[in-house]
Amino acid sequence: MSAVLEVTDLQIQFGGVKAVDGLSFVANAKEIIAVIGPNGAGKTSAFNCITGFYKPTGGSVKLNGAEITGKRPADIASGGVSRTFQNLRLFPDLTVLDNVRAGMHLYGGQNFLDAIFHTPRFKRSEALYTDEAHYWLDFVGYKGERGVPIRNLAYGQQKQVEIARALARKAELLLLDEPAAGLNHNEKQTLLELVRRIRDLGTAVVLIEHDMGLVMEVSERIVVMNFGKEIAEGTPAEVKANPSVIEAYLGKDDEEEVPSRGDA
Ligand SMILES: Nc1ncnc2c1ncn2[C@@H]1O[C@H](COP(=O)(O)OP(=O)(O)OP(=O)(O)O)[C@@H](O)[C@H]1O
Repeated sequence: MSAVLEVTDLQIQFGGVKAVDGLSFVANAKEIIAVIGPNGAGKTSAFNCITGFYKPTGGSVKLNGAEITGKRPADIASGGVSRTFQNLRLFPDLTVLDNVRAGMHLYGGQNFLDAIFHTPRFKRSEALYTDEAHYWLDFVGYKGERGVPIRNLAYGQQKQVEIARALARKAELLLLDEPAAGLNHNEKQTLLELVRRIRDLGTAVVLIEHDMGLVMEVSERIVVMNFGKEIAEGTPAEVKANPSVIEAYLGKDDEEEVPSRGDA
């Protein structure tokens, strides 16, 4: 297996808060990793450091062996890292198709003059983008209208479109931030199968997720964070049996549960 993502001793501090305090893990091609932990554990901050939205205060992030620590988000994205967000970040007034196409201009090869003068190269690549957008919408199982504004869609469909857009960037590494949040049981099952099919493309998938049933079923390895620190890493069975993990989850009184199968 080859390491797509290597995170080593990652740290970010906001004032006195060490949001991420020494996180290390590797994500290989064709592997599904989950990052779990109670609210405020530092999971999204870690994603933001990996994708360049935050500049880490320590540690390193490597993509296919090359240092990307602290690079700009656009450079990291064009290097092969895609993500979805906890709160959807789509263009509400653009159509479904255009939202997915918008993800592709990062690797487009068009230049400014092509776009202004609608050169043959521009037209060819626009047609290609449209075909590819349809391909990825089919891939994620999107069944709705494609020429309507995103704001008209149900939430579950919007989440499908966001994943299609992330895939359209030809990601080697896909980071999914709470992909199951707000989905119903059937939609979660569809998501689970989709994540496996994305893995089978050769992509390294790292997901943050609170739905422990889904995490335990889909992940090959799980990294557990609490108060910024990594408290465990292992297979679902290992993590479930780890006393520190059980304590982290039991030591709080919101709706999150001790990891167990079958509560998706
Ligand atoms: N931009 C920021 N400025 C200041 N503090 C921040 C910032 N982003 C995150 N934090 C703090 O860092 C800590 C970790 O937050 P983070 O959102 O990464 O946790 P999380 O594990 O993703 O939580 P959740 O599961 O609720 O999404 C929290 O104490 C949070 O308040």
